[in-house]
Amino acid sequence: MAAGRHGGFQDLKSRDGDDTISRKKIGCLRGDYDLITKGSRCRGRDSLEYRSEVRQNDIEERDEIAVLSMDLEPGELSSDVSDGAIDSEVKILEIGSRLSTLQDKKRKFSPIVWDRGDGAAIRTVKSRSTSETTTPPPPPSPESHDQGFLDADVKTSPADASEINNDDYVPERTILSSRWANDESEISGTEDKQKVKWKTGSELAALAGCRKSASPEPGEVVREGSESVDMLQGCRSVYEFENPEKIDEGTYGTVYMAKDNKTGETVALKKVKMDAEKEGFPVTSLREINILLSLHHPSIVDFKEVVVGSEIDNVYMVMEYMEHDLKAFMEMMIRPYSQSEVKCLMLQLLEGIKYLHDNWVLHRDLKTSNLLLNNRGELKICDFGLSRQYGRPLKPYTPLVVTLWYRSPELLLGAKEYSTAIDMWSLGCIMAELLTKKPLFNGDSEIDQLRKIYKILGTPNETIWPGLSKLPGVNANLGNHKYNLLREVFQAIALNRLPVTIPSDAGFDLLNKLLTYDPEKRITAEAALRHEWFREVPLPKSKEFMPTFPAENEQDRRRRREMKSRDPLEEQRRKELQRGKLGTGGLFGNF
Ligand SMILES: Nc1ncnc2c1ncn2[C@@H]1O[C@H](COP(=O)(O)OP(=O)(O)OP(=O)(O)O)[C@@H](O)[C@H]1O
Repeated sequence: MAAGRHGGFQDLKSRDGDDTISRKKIGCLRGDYDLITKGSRCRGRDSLEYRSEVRQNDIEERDEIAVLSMDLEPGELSSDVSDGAIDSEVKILEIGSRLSTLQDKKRKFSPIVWDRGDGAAIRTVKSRSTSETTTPPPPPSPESHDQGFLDADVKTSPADASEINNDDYVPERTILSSRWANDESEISGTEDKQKVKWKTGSELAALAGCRKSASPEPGEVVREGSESVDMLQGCRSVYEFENPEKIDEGTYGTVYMAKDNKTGETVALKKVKMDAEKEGFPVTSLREINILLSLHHPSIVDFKEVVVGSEIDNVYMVMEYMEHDLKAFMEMMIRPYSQSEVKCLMLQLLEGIKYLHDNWVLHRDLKTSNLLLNNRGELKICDFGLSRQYGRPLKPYTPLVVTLWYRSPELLLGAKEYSTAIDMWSLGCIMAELLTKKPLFNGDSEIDQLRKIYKILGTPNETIWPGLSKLPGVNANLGNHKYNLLREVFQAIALNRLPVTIPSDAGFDLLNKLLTYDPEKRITAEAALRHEWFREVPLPKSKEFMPTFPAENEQDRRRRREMKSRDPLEEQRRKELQRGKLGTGGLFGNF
């Protein structure tokens, strides 16, 4: 092993959390990147520019304070509108085919392993390729459980799984066989053996001290036992990765970029943050690994493997490297995204969320810093630390999920039975932020958050949201706002001469459907993907024309990290996680 390489990770290990870790630049990589994308060396942050500006100087059109309905934007897909006649259906199909490569290779079944609780039906399908996607399984309805959730042709055990999808069958990457699978399937419930359940693994369930109760939530840990040592055996060493450079430090771990010696590929390494007070492997990380192992979609960050350092508690998740997160990217932009760019990003995001929801996974922490971007215009969802599988009927989970600004009203009001609609609300907040470059509801406490929502969307009542009056936090007097002022928010920004992209009527319609109070009526990812906004001009921009920036250098990253530590949103989040216990604190606990 090269001394320098080893030295780099020794530094990383001994001074974790310290900005002064070994920072051998990966100058050659970045240099190559600059040459490829910009035709010259990076000229630093102050001279950052859009690649699309270079490519399409003459047709650039980004001022959308007033959006002309027939305007086309640079890079918009199929911009052949000379006769004004646009075959939207064809165009949207084209877009779809670019977003996912369904057409290239269709997998018949979800990669997630389910069984019916009786061990009879097991399905294992997987592929590592991010260029493949899956056709998700039909949601398990009670009726379908009775007849067996899986179609007859997929009722197969691992032994005969090779009979289906021979090409794709790689059993070691399934939840069933994963060393990282845990035994916390809230879905399974012993009361209904027929119910579809997230396949429970065995190794971690056997760990000493692993809580057997239904729902370990963020902050809980799986205690170390001899099995946890076994579980790490066979993992590659982190020293096989060269030139570690710190990217960011989140709540659950520090993220580095490094070069995989074996493949030459630049990857991201997320070091699992062990809880100093409670010994053991954090459930959040376990859940993230378990879920990421099972998911394969172009809009979800590709998880590669787990590697270990020299000590038992140095565990790293290896993922594909993405140049930016959306939050940092938008901070570098002078103007908000244009409508066609927002459509391109929202389509990718919705595809990813549809895939998650179809596979019974709630993300529970969608926000701009958890959406990664690469310089090919691709968006990928990351950070599955708070995500979890869900089932029907719904079970109570903690409402202390989702970062405050992106948290839905039902969660803010203390609902413990919630579903995919919480992610859709976050998507509404994200869509508005893409158009304005500002968070839509930037509350500094749960009450303030609700107050801000009510002020802009109007105060909800039992008529528009049946069941509202039963929520624990509903008695708070937050004023009686009669009107939806979403459009006015955009107009006010424009009146203040600040850059803003005002969407068309269809765009506002989608926004309002994502920000619908009643979770039952809130639009689903599937319906949102069919929304007319994506079919009208300006059409979604194609990924290759999306704006790009060179990856930030270390200095810029450090500056951003320093700013980040003062971010009230992060502070709020940390406080909540410290409180961390189910049902304590929160708005509904404070009344
Ligand atoms: N695969 C990746 N490639 C590049 N950067 C990444 C990658 N994964 C994460 N990051 C960066 O690290 C940051 C933190 O990662 P992540 O959100 O997974 O960690 P976390 O500890 O769960 O954070 P949070 O405090 O947001 O919950 C991201 O916002 C992003 O900037």
